[in-house]
Amino acid sequence: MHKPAQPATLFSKPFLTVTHNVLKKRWELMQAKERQYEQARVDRVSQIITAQLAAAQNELAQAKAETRRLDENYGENTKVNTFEVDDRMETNAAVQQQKNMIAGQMESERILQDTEKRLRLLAGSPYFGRIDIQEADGRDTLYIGTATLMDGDDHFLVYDWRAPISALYYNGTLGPATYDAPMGRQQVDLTRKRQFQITDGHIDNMFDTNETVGDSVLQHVLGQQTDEYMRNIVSTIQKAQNDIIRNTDADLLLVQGVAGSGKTSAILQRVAYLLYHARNQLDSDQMILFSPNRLFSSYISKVLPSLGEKNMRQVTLAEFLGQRFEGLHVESLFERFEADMANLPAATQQMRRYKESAAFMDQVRAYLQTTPPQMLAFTPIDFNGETFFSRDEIQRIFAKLPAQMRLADKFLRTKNILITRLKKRLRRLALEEDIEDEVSLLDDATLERWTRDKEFTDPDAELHYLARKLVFRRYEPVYNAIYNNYFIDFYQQYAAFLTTARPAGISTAGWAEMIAAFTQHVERHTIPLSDAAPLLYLRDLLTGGGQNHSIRYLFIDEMQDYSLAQITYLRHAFPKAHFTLLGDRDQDVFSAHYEKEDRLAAVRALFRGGRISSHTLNKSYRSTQEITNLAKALLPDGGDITAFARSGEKPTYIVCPHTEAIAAVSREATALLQTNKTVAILTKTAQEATALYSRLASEVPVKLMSEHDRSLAPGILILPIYLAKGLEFDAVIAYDISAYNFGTAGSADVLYTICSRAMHSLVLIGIDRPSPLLRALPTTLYDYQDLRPTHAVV
Ligand SMILES: Nc1ncnc2c1ncn2[C@@H]1O[C@H](COP(=O)(O)OP(=O)(O)OP(=O)(O)O)[C@@H](O)[C@H]1O
Repeated sequence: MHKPAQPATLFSKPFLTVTHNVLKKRWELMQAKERQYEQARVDRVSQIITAQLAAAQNELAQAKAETRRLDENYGENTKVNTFEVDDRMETNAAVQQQKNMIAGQMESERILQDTEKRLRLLAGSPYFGRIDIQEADGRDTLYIGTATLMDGDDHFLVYDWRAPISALYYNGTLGPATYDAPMGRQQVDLTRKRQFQITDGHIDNMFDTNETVGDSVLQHVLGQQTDEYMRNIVSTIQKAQNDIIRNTDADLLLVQGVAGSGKTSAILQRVAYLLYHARNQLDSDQMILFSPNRLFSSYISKVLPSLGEKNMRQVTLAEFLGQRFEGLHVESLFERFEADMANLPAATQQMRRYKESAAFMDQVRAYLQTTPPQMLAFTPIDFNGETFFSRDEIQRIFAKLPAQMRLADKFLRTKNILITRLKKRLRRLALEEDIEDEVSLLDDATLERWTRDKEFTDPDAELHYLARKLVFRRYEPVYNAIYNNYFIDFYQQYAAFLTTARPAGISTAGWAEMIAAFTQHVERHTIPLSDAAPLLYLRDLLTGGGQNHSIRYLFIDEMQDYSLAQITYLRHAFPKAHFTLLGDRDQDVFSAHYEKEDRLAAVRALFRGGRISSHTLNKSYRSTQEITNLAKALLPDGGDITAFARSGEKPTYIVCPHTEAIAAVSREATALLQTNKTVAILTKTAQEATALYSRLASEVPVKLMSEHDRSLAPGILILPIYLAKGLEFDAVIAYDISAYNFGTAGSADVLYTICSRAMHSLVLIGIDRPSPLLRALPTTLYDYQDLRPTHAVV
């Protein structure tokens, strides 16, 4: 039946459409006005920045000229006649005054340089956020950027992102919110949160949001192509990351974060945050980052400078251990991994797990507490073929010291006694006639050098002085040997300790074989990695040395690559440091094939009694949804990982016969390079990377990266996955993802880590037989291309 036309009522469709259109128009108009207002403010602030920058540059130029003038003047003043005593005193005072002036001048120059640096950071993009708050005493609008900016009347035009009140931008959702200010916790009503993307003084985008940072801004940021350097994330820090960045009181800050969840980013912004908050007590030299490889150090090197801060010290574990074992080569994780891939017997795995445990370090400590003096591996100090201090003599000195004295104190006292005895003997030697004869044979140049600045009352005094000098010079190696603790053989001591430490379940023969192998390694000047930490610990506990008290914050990225023994040692070596440890148990490239223990609980146990703050980051930002979904499906516990909603192409899995593998890689790499700046071909081992490179180099321009490389470059790179730890690339080709290489669950971590390096595109290439790890996944997760002749398909 035909329905009669209805008049437009309040809820009928035509009326709603009209109302909607009117409202939409009004809203757009309001938006345009708001944007105009904000752009006008950006213009105003930009003008102020330009003016302040010009003033700062001007003042800096003047300050530099003044420093130069003072410098020249200083040179003039020091030329004043210093012959007469009165003149000399006057000159000293004048020089001191000049020195103070120069120091003051340099300080003003440094402050101006900082100002200039800060203004440059703000120029072009002065802020990225705005918050409106209602406080008890009124409303306020604040703009948040990379650094502070004030106008001539000391009004804040931009708040530094690290200022206490800026936490509202990252933490608070609209409504009642709090932030911690120096005068205590403040309560406010957050009425607006606005985000900006400003380039060259122009607002490209602005949004009002209730979230920490709206997804559309993140979409834009994450969709960009990468370059050789990581960027700062201050404008888009997420709430969970913010908690890590702003924690100032934990002794141990522990983060388990999935691949691409922003762990490294969190470390770097955290460093900037800590430096800002303890500006007068903390320097970047008091912070150290243990990074996974040298490429990574270069990759992150621009983040802190982009936030106006200096880089902290960075070291890889291999470099750190190498420095502590001067002259000996400590096996690196990379070398060990390559060797493991060839052969890793079950007994070796078991011994390694044991030697890398915290309990083993406790055993080292217990051993030293109970070892009697006669069991200490003192060695004689020989010089020119004769024994200067015998083992017995050293041992007697040690044994006579009070039993209740700390071991390290006894060691130090022994050392001091040896030095005193050495000096006594040398003074006696200097009185012997032969030495006096030798003095008379010294050439004029030596005499002049040794007696310069010296005055003697008579020739005998001079002769005596020269004789002592001669003897002390000659026996300097003995002094150095004592000073460097060469009167004890730590390696022998450690081997002796090992004989006492055989665990249940390891045969006597197997354990003895391991000790013999250790001794052989030392003879060849190498230290097996699993012995490095306990050996250093033993040495330090014995000598009381090896501790660095100046480091206040220590960061470890990729914590899953550190054994508990190593973390125990680092705790000992940096006793004043707060630790921030970040890792991903699923990126355990090096030991997943034999070690399944979850380290987090064990690490927490190491810091028992301290303030521990644990965090989990489950959202992955690096890769497209499609890549993250494939990567997480490889893990048994990958269900916790959420992909940030950014879409791209599905990963492709190509399986080809070995005769076509190189052609396939070359074709894919060339195609990917059309749309991506960096294309990384990732292999499981360095051996594979080298072999692939030698066959591919004639086909496409490609660079093979090694552990000695220090920087990345755009283009096609080949590297083993362990050198790509912590890095990311626009596109990744995972090479030789085949049954024999990725056939067991033990290699899932490696494959997960490879896949999660890709930001926008991922291609996996299998040879001859596909990897069961991939074939077990739902086929919706990737596009499959089987290029094998049908009869060869297995
Ligand atoms: N809040 C954020 N805003 C913008 N980009 C972010 C944010 N968090 C992370 N990213 C980006 O995601 C990528 C991964 O970050 P990052 O390298 O810090 O993660 P990770 O957890 O250390 O990764 P992995 O363990 O896999 O090496 C980087 O490109 C980083 O810039």
